[in-house]
Amino acid sequence: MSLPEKAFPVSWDQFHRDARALAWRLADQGVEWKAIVCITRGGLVPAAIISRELNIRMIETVCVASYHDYSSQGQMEVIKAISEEIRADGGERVLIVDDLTDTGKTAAIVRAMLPKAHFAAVYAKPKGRPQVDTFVTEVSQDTWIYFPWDMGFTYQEPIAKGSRG
Ligand SMILES: O=P(O)(O)OC[C@H]1O[C@H](OP(=O)(O)OP(=O)(O)O)[C@H](O)[C@@H]1O
Ligand code: HPA
Ligand SMILES: [Mg+2]
Repeated sequence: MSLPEKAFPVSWDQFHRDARALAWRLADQGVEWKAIVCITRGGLVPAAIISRELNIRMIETVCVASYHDYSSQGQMEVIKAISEEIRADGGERVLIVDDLTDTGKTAAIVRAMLPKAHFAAVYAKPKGRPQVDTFVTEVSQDTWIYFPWDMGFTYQEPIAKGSRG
């Protein structure tokens, strides 16, 4: 397993600010979104923030499990699909929300379920960018984003001692 070269750790504060910035960008589009489809599990957190900011009360999930380490993504399994009600018109005025898009594979699978929906992610890497309609921050492909819900406080080696990131 090869580790990505750079680390991009995100605090709760920063994630909240970035998810709010995403909500502003979506608000500026002047669409009256009728539902959010959030991609579990990472999409649950920005979906909560966006639903609050844009007053979107209808929240659906699509549950996708992918099995990947830092360098590769394995098989993907759809554990729970999107309801017929939301899929009915191809996802017109539906917002798909995820925390990030990396290779774009997760986004491509969900977009295929809702071809007319708008795809929003807080962060995007270059390979996944073509799958995303609106995002806030792009990080390089060789960067790993560390989300606050995956983190705890630990000692950090000084950079000069050889830790990278
Ligand atoms: O663009 P991709 O290469 O498909 O990667 C992006 C996906 O990977 C992560 O989810 P993950 O599958 O790790 O599951 P989780 O959200 O349950 O943590 C992230 O939350 C995105 O959904
Ligand atoms: O950079 C990442 N960070 C966390 N989860 C991920 N899943 C795919 N890429 C990433
Ligand atoms: Mg995910």
